[in-house]
Amino acid sequence: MERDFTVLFRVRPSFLPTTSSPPLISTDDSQTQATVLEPRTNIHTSATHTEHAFTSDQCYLPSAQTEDLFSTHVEPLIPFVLSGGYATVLAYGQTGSGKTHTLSACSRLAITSLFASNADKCDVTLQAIEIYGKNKVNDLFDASNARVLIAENIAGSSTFAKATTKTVLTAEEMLAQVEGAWAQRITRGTEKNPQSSRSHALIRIMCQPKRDKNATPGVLQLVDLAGSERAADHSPASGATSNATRMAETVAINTSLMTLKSCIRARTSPAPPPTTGNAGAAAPHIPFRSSKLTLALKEAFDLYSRQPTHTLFIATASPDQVDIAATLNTFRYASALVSSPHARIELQPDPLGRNVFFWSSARLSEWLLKYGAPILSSNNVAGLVDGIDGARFAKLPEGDFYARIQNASTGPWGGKQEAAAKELYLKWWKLVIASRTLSQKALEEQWKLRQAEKVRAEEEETRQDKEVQRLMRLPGIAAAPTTA
Ligand SMILES: Nc1ncnc2c1ncn2[C@@H]1O[C@H](COP(=O)(O)OP(=O)(O)OP(=O)(O)O)[C@@H](O)[C@H]1O
Repeated sequence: MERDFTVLFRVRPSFLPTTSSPPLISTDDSQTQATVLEPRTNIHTSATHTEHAFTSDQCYLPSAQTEDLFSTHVEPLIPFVLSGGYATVLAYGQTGSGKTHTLSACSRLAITSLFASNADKCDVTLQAIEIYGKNKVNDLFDASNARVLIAENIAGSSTFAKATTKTVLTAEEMLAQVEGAWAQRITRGTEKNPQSSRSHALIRIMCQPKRDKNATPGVLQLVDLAGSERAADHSPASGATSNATRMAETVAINTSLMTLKSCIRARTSPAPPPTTGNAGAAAPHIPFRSSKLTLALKEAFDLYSRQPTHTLFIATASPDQVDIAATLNTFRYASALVSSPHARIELQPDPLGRNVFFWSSARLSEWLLKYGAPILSSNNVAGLVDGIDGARFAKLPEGDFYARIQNASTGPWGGKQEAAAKELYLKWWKLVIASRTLSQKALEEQWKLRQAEKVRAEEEETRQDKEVQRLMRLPGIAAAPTTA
């Protein structure tokens, strides 16, 4: 089972006049293990260090270039997105640790690479939002738009409903839009960073293949989180910003980051030990609905996959002694995603064909014909469905559903037809809801099968171990000399 997270550590250069020697953060030859030295003072006042080891997929020390990180880890995501995958590139770390620095450079390079890689075969659209304070969502393309809603659609995908969606045709156009969006973010000067981001910014680039309007669009989501911070990281407030506002911002940032950590814990904490008795235990609950931030990141953390998904988790850190506690915390969470994530479960089609999210447009037409009489007939149902499959049809808002029926209808249209359309919609809606339940049950079943498979594998291993031990105890074997 392939891991759907890649975890990078990135340590920024120090800006202090004197730096620790040897450096407090180092990496091994493979550049995957990071060693962090936590200074400790013992009672004889001579300084010692406690050594902490963390695993990543690659650890970038201060001399590393963003271009290297990009070409090794971000660029390979572009073909994945253009072929329908959902990629999230997320920067996580303490305030002032280099999230915006890394992410904004990566997004510029990613946009250029996207358009150099046949993005013109797709309709490319773009949304940009920020999550500020407890629950406020701002549209970074339209400051006056207060209606943006982070929500799940009927198919269970996270959406930025009512956010401005820009269509872009060229890399230059998109670079200008993205730069403009980053510039709209709420930032303030703090003790750690003269331009500290006070919100979580998310940019979604959606690539819909032109040749197949029914295909699920590929998504590249760029996420620059606000940094975790301590009260001591504030500089005294100036101008219109009061200390109370600063403190409220800090609390909101840390609270939403805690919900993210809960999702990481749920994705990585060990499942109950696989024994025959608990093979049927429920799948871990990933609490992505507990905040707007984690709901926006649903595709990155959810255990159940509706499309191929990959998340690049860039954990940024400062190399300085004063920041060691934050660095340890950042690396601890990030490395859990390397060492022990539960593999994602992919939804398999329902063998009985009851799940509308797997229906072809032909199967959908069949159902509409069966229940849509007298407003629908074999003459107009094709116009109504228009090549759309069950999953896409299920996402149609109610108004669009009626409009399609009315447009496709060739006979008279009045109160009787409207009532019939309403009845058909209700029937369809019940089926969609039942299909969601079926999907959820099927995913739970798959989880249980996987657990049962683990139990079987463990039992077989134990049996083989016991057999080897039994053979080793046989008289001739136990006494035989061992050869090199
Ligand atoms: N790898 C790097 N090389 C050189 N300078 C860097 C690097 N990473 C960060 N910096 C610099 O460090 C400062 C803080 O970085 P940045 O604003 O990206 O931090 P941040 O983690 O986004 O902070 P916040 O959470 O407060 O918004 C900036 O001046 C940035 O240019």
